[in-house]
Amino acid sequence: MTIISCLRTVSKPSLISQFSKPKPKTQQSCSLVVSSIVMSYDKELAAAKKAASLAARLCLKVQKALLQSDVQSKNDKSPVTVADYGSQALVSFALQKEFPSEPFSLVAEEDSKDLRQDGAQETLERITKLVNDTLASDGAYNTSTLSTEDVIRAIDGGKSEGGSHGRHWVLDPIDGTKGFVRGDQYAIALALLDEGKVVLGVLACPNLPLASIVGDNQHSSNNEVGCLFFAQVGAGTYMQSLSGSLPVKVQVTAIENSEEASFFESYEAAHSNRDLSSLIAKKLGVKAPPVRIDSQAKYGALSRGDGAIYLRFPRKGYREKIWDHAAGSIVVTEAGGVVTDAAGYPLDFSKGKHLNLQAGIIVTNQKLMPALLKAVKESLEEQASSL
Ligand SMILES: Nc1ncnc2c1ncn2[C@@H]1O[C@H](COP(=O)(O)O)[C@@H](O)[C@H]1OP(=O)(O)O
Ligand SMILES: [Mg+2]
Repeated sequence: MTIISCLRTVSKPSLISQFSKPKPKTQQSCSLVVSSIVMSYDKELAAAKKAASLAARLCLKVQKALLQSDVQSKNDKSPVTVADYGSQALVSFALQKEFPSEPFSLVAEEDSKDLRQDGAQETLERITKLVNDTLASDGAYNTSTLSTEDVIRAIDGGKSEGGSHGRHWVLDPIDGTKGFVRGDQYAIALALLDEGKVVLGVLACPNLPLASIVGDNQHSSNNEVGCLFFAQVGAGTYMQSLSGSLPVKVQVTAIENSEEASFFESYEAAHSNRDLSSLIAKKLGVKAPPVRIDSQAKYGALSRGDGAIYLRFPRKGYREKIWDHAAGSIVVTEAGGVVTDAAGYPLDFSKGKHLNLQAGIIVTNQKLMPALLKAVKESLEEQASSL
């Protein structure tokens, strides 16, 4: 078999059967060929970790003393803060500094339109000061002071549409802005797409405890917070503290009995259908109450075995963005987990800014996925017939 046809075989969308049957021989030998040609993204990963950690430093500073004037409302009524803009400016600036001779493409959540309006000068100056102070505190990139125009340019470096060809960085500068404003969980989520596939992901979760947040371990004596999760395709997932501890390899939970599972869902009730999640949990015999936290910190927590399942069912018509799942999905899959839409298809990050999904996103380990898919299918059918 040629490498090309072999790659086609392994990249086909897969359904329930993928998780329950052993792989056919041809697919196993394929994996060997593929793994022998896997690229290394070490340099990009190091740059992404550095950029996300810097952005986390800026966000922490803002969250500690959030001013009313730091929070504004976007056209869709969702909040945006000086830290969202500052984080995006820092990451965009840092990545361009690291790879000056490569074409730069960044798909990111924010743009500078509102900052260029009359009356926004003070906010823009505050963001620029935050960015400069953060760069200076780290001594990173050996750069002179950025002007407000430099900051606008860096933010608008994130205007790419992504797609299936070439390399694209994908950034949510603050995922879970509502959690950030509340003083709760949020994440800086940065991923790299290469030819439409996520090849690395970094999640900086400044408020996530290093110890488990689920079950008995949540009462651990280690109450340090601030986690950095990172994953590269074919190389596993690691977690370290944002203060710089040695990375440890993490794995999703190995539990096989769904009755022992606990599941994550959004803190914000409007982001996911809770009635559907609770029906699914009931079918699986899950006894523990849902764990509700904001942002892709859920993917990070799952990757290290806190809980076993993540359920996300946005209202009909809501279109998920790639920056809300790219980093989180590779962090979980490289830790041995599975991330699919509600019909069991892998997420496709190659179609631009949005994901085209069937009904929602579900995440768990390989062993529990067949039962979870069955419970999701039955619950969706029941909900549809009761309308
Ligand atoms: N109505 C909605 N349904 C689902 N997700 C939403 C909705 N509105 C906003 N979001 C996204 O949910 C993310 C937070 O997820 P979580 O609920 O897991 O904390 C936010 O980044 C936000 O994306 P964005 O701000 O990019 O539009
Ligand atoms: Mg987001």
